[in-house]
Amino acid sequence: MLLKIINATNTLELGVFTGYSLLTTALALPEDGRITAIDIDKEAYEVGLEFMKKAGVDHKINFIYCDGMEVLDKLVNDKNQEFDFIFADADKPNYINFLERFLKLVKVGGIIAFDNTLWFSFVVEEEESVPEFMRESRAALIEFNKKLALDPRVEISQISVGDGVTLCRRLV
Ligand SMILES: C[S@@+](CC[C@H](N)C(=O)[O-])C[C@H]1O[C@@H](n2cnc3c(N)ncnc32)[C@H](O)[C@@H]1O
Repeated sequence: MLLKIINATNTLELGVFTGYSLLTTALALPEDGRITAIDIDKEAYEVGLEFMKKAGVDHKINFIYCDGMEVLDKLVNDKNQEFDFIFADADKPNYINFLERFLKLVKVGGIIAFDNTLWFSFVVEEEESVPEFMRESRAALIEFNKKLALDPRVEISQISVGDGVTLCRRLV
């Protein structure tokens, strides 16, 4: 719905896995819409690709099998891409680095959505009560959320469904 409201046609997704969010995005875009989809896991993408084909939306997807930062740096250097919408659902400690690239790639007025920003609500709990394997991402997300809240380049809205999605609208 959000993508339709903003008339998105060119989007980027970082963190695809088997493509649940990718399929949702592809279904929301118009026939000539494009998604640049990046993941380091090609096997998982290929599992989901069958469903993209069944849904008749695979022609909208340009899958790039590569590390996100590497692709983002190339896209920034190319200077010929401008996205209406970016969805980030990859490694949380890198969100802070992704943000800087995304702000060069999304158009002014465009939306960046960061998934899992409440990290199963662990961002508001004491570290001791958090499973060890989730602590690094918890700490990174706490820092990231603080940074975003103070960033004058974006207007943010915290969607508190699931384990949190932060919407950022690029202002400048
Ligand atoms: C939570 S899953 C994505 C789920 C997906 N958005 C969905 O709706 O099902 C995270 C994905 O990010 C990918 N990933 C993690 N770090 C990455 C990186 N640095 N560059 C590209 N992909 C990365 C993983 O391979 C994994 O498939």
